Amino acid sequence: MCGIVGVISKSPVNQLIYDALLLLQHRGQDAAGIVTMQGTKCFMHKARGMVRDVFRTRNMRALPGPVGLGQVRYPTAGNAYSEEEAQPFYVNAPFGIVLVHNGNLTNALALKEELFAIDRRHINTTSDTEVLINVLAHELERAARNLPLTPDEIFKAVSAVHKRIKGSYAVVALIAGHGLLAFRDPFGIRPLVFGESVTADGREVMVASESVAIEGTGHTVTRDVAPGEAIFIDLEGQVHAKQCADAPTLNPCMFEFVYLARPDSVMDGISVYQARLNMGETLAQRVISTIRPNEIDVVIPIPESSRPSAMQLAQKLGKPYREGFVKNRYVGRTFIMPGQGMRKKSVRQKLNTIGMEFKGRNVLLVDDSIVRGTTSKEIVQMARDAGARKVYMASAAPPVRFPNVYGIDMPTKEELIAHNRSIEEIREFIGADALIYQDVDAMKKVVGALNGKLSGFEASCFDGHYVTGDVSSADFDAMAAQRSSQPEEEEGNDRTRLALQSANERS
Ligand SMILES: O=P(O)(O)OC[C@H]1O[C@H](OP(=O)(O)OP(=O)(O)O)[C@H](O)[C@@H]1O
Ligand SMILES: NC(=O)CC[C@H](N)C(=O)O
Ligand SMILES: [Mg+2]
Repeated sequence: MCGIVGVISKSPVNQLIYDALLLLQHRGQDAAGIVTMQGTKCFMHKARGMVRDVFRTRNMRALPGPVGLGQVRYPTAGNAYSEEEAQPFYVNAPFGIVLVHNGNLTNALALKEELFAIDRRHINTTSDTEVLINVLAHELERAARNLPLTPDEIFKAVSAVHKRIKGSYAVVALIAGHGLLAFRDPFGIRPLVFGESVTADGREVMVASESVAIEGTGHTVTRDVAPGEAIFIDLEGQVHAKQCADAPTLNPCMFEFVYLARPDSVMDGISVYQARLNMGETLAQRVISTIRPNEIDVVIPIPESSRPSAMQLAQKLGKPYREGFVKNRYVGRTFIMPGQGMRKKSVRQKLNTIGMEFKGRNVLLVDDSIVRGTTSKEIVQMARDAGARKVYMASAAPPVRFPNVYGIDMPTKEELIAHNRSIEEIREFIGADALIYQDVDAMKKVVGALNGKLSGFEASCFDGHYVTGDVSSADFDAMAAQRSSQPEEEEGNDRTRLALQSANERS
């Protein structure tokens, strides 16, 4: 999951896109980029780092124009440390296209060869997004008959793109001199929503990964982009929409509701906050059937994402909900960091205990998920060091046992703590006195109840079912090999250190 945004306005959009990217920062911390367009000329700035570090005043001044898009990257394909693979991507023909992408193509390697051999296009990085923009460019070239390009021709190109690319994708693209194109994969895995506002200068339309970016920048949400649908916003702010897939179904990524999205976002009609409350409620049933209530003194969340679930769980159990860990707000999210070394170090940098909440107590720690076990192992030990008598651990999501190929960076099953381990073995590994997990079906039921129109969820990392139905074992192996071949970043380059350093500089 990366964060993407695009906007068409009548006044300069550089600051607006910057603000939207800040609201989407939780979706990607590794690189950020903005492109604006004035007339038919595009201006780009992208680099590794968080939004505040990447864009200085001089960079912002060099981004003029009333149209633009931006991205915050959480690498799930290609090289996590390469500046070249930061987004947006640009191709100069046809017309000039700039593109940002959230998701992961499962056939990127095969497409890369096909693009070279048949379409005569060269891909210069290992990024799946570079493949995507070239497929779109090729199909747009084939569909374009007239000048100016018509929405119908654009939609025809998107239909052809749907037939060639596999996996998950929410895309925003700028077509120079024409407008803004946005589309979503036919399974509706990755989120995409649009909204608008009327300014003194006229109408402004924004497309983004999450509703929080639309609302937080003063717009009103119109609706989600439907799975397989494309919307084209012309330079006047007129929205044209068309279903471009043959048999679209809506299967949003369950991990968005568990962890990725901000709780104040609404995705595909489901409030992320309510989904987390519901997960806490069903988790409470599991806790009650495992641990006797009088053996729990207090419920403590592991900040940040588990808070709503932990709160609801505590209420259901009738136990006090207390803050036992304080989060250093200048350390980013550890799970979306690209290397295990960095993740491990960051848990201790990020969280510290408040001793009085632990001393002599039986504590129930609640996290939203346990993926590699990096956080829980450290946290359980920290709770013991702070004087807890018994440390129980509960996860608002079920065990993560299968790799994800749709935009969450867990490409190999071997890295997952629950892979090939029983609950008892995991409990032993993290060092807890008891370990309680959410149930997969219960989770789907209580989150699904919030929107009766869903076809289902993309929940492959929990249930091993891959909704697109077309990922071969060779595809799995190729994606895993590609990601595993990425070296860990050198200590001296550590992004956490850079983030802390720049926070210190600012204060
Ligand atoms: O088992 P693991 O591999 O450690 O992954 C799971 C943990 O990582 C995430 O926290 P993160 O620090 O990324 O973000 P948060 O502050 O939003 O909770 C998630 O909320 C869990 O705490
Ligand atoms: N998390 C994402 O959406 C990543 C997009 C793209 N696959 C990349 O790695 O840059
Ligand atoms: Mg967490």
